[in-house]
Amino acid sequence: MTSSENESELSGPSGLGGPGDPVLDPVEDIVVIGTGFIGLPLALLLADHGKRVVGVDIDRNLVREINDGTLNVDEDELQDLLTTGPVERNLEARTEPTDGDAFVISVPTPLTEPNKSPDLSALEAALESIQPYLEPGDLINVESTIPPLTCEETIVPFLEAAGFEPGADVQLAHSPERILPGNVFDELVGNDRVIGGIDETSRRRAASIYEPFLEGEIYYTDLLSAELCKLMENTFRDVNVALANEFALIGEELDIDMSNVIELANRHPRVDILQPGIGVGGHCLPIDPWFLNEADPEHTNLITSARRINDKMPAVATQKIRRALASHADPTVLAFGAAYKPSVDDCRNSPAMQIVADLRDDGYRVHHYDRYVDELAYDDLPSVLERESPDVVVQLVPHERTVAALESERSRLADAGVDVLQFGVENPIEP
Ligand SMILES: NC(=O)C1=CN([C@@H]2O[C@H](COP(=O)(O)OP(=O)(O)OC[C@H]3O[C@@H](n4cnc5c(N)ncnc54)[C@H](O)[C@@H]3O)[C@@H](O)[C@H]2O)C=CC1
Ligand SMILES: CC(=O)N[C@@H]1[C@@H](OP(=O)(O)OP(=O)(O)OC[C@H]2O[C@@H](n3ccc(=O)[nH]c3=O)[C@H](O)[C@@H]2O)O[C@H](C(=O)O)[C@@H](O)[C@@H]1O
Repeated sequence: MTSSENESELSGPSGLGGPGDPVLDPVEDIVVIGTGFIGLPLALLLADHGKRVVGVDIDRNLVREINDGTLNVDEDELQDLLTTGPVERNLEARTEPTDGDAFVISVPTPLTEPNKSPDLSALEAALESIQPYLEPGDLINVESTIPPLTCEETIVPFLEAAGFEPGADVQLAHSPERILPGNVFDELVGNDRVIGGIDETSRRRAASIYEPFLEGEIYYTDLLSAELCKLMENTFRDVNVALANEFALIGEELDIDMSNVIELANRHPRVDILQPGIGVGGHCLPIDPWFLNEADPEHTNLITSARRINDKMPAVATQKIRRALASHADPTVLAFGAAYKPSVDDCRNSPAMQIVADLRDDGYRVHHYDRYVDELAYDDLPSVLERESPDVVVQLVPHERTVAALESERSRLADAGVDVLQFGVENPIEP
């Protein structure tokens, strides 16, 4: 479904698309600033659908790999897209922006540590970099996840200082990306899209970026609602994982495995408890709730408590591993899993990485592997077991193939007196 079918939900003036209205002028030349996890899939899909796309990234190696078609991406469909004819014709990667009808910004928006304030330096640098190429009639569409009021308090003043009146001579939209890492392609095409805009023209023109490939519906709103909507989605998930983790901690106190109890509770028609695990990682859930806290510290007690519960889960897992290690003299540990969740190679804020670092700080000898992470990759689990002769094997991330390979070694390991500890939440891709 496209935006036009949802027109009844549009706010603002009617009579869109009249003579001279830029709505009639869908974007064709799109400059994507930041071609990482989020920007690259979009750039590839747009190029595949005939848009002329320039992907801009400050990472020179990434730019070269995209242009050479040699980039190694996890998702099969995206990997295939990289070398299709339309993409080879329509996508160019560069380290500097250039002219375009629309600038899509998908740069990182992390936190500054230790005070957990939003770090908007990449967003500001991206805006600076496009300024020389901005012309009246252009659209700026921010996909990065941003704190409430960033459009109003950072982007609008920036554009005004550059001599533009947002809404009058340049358009401004915020269309937060909501794809699930591990299922990027399906979700980019199939998810509903929320588009906030400074005005109707901005919303409609931003929609014209997605319409060529989108099968989900488009919902239009204002800039602040779009900012909040994204943050509330991820906060909802983070708080719900924290609840599951808190239940698991209660289970430890009462010496009962809560996974069965959660399964039973989830038989209730209105209960859907998530899975407890070793903590919450990635570039999103550990960060985004803090943006709400920064905006309103007084009313975010539940949100920050949830964050703290999730943040302490790696230490809880480490403690369990230490208990298992205590029964071995000078043990060798073999740890599988470094990514922040199954089926991805992203190690940002990964609980598994923190657990391994803590064990190494304790002085344990830890050999660390992850089939998805280039620097830690291995071909074949039995050969790794043979080579490292571990006393304890720890599975930190349940990548499907790791779980299966470990399962088939289970009895041999038990016979050899090797302890096996398995942690982690299975791939949370939902049907
Ligand atoms: N990774 C994810 O699963 C999701 C991320 N998001 C949001 O999307 C945004 C981007 O996240 P990711 O794609 O994961 O980050 P990423 O780190 O994978 O990609 C960002 C890219 O931007 C580049 N970059 C940084 N500053 C730049 C600049 N001034 N000009 C040009 N390129 C620049 C970096 O070199 C990097 O390649 C963040 O706001 C994130 O919260 C939203 C939904 C899902
Ligand atoms: C609301 C929501 O589902 N947001 C998604 C989320 O992607 P992300 O990969 O971070 O989410 P995830 O799969 O829940 O994983 C986050 C972390 O939480 C852990 N996790 C997840 C589910 C669960 O039951 N228990 C659990 O411990 C995972 O192991 C992982 O460490 O954040 C993405 C983002 O904003 O970047 C967003 O686009 C995705 O749609």
